[in-house]
Amino acid sequence: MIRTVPVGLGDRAYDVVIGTGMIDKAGEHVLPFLSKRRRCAVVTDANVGEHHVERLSVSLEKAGAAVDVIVLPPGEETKSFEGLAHLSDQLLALNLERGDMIVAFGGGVIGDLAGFAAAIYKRGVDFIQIPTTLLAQVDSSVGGKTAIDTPRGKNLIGAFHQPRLVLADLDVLATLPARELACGYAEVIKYGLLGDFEFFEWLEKNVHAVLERDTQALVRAVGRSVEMKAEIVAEDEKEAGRRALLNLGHTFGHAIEAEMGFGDALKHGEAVGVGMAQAFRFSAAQGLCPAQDAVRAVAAIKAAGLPTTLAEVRSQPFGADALIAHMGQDKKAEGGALTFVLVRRIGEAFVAKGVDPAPLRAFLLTEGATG
Ligand SMILES: NC(=O)c1ccc[n+]([C@@H]2O[C@H](COP(=O)([O-])OP(=O)(O)OC[C@H]3O[C@@H](n4cnc5c(N)ncnc54)[C@H](O)[C@@H]3O)[C@@H](O)[C@H]2O)c1
Ligand SMILES: O=C(O)C(=O)C[C@@H](O)[C@H](O)[C@H](O)COP(=O)(O)O
Ligand SMILES: [Zn+2]
Repeated sequence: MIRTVPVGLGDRAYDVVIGTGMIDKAGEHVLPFLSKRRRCAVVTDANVGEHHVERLSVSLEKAGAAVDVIVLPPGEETKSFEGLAHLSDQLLALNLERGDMIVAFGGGVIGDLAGFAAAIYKRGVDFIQIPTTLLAQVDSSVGGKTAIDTPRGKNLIGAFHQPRLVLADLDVLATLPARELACGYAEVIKYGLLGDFEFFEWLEKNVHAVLERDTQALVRAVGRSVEMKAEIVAEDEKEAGRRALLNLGHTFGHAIEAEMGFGDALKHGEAVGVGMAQAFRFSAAQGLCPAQDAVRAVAAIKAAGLPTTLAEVRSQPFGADALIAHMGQDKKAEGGALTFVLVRRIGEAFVAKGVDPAPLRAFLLTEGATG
């Protein structure tokens, strides 16, 4: 089974190829994008390396590519200035040239970091995404947002740099820990919540099939997610407007991640689970969305085993002002005012600019944050 979703970006257009058995066929897919000397650097992490990188290297080499593999430590800590310096140095040590290819083979951490390194290495080289987590297959490998975190916030240093190709092999999800699968599910249900009620209803019924890695369920979940993201990115590549909808739950979520210090204690998908629940509850509290939609959305997030409240993240309460200070660093902020993605109902999100911090602060106190 192979499904191809095009991302229509003119001279930077590319395909997202979703299927099974893709790693063994990667060479055939990647070859047309390599320059004459057919050289590529595969960037991966130790977990993905252990399970899958040998097969990828064999497939690329069979197709005639010269392959070097760079293995980085797993975890969000790698998506940092230190991680970027280390990766850049490794690429330079290989004497990778401008015409060579970087292959990001891993989850969102590897995709965001290797993509950013590709954007700035020798002022820009091409890269290909081969995402290995559900989260990366449905979200981070598509759309060209690349970045690193800093202690001041999430993805604050980065670039838009589109991949030349995305290859999503559903088979590699077999080795993904259950916690990571749930993280990916947060970004899957995000698409239903922000713009497709029918998909949301299907997910309500099929959450366990997706989490049990049923192939047919994964095909639909990944396919619909990528289709929605590709359509939005093609219309608004650099987030001048509608692309901000893909940030549902992220202004809340990124602030919580920053307070938690970007480590294993809270993963991005989990922060997005809490953040989307808060976006629904805040919208309901502001009279923008029916209360029963907030209850239903939160129940659907919870059904995947994701957290939906601050108390589930940390027993020590978060400070409301500290969270709001992080929100001020959000890339959607304009003229010092906060922008949020809020909801009118399940399946209809909108961008709310100039959100007043006073009701937001009051809301965070009702969520258990301290004053
Ligand atoms: N660029 C974007 O548009 C975008 C979108 C969403 C998220 N993100 C970013 O993505 C990151 C989160 O990505 P993630 O959730 O994929 O985390 P991740 O990259 O840290 O991967 C999660 C864990 O799973 C392991 N792993 C990956 N694939 C595996 C496999 N097939 N089998 C076994 N283990 C495997 C990794 O080693 C890691 O320990 C965050 O930094 C987030 O900000 C970016
Ligand atoms: O692709 C997008 O646009 C998104 O917002 C997708 C998000 O899931 C993702 O976490 C993204 O990295 C957040 O972007 P940021 O601009 O808020 O850092
Ligand atoms: Zn996200």
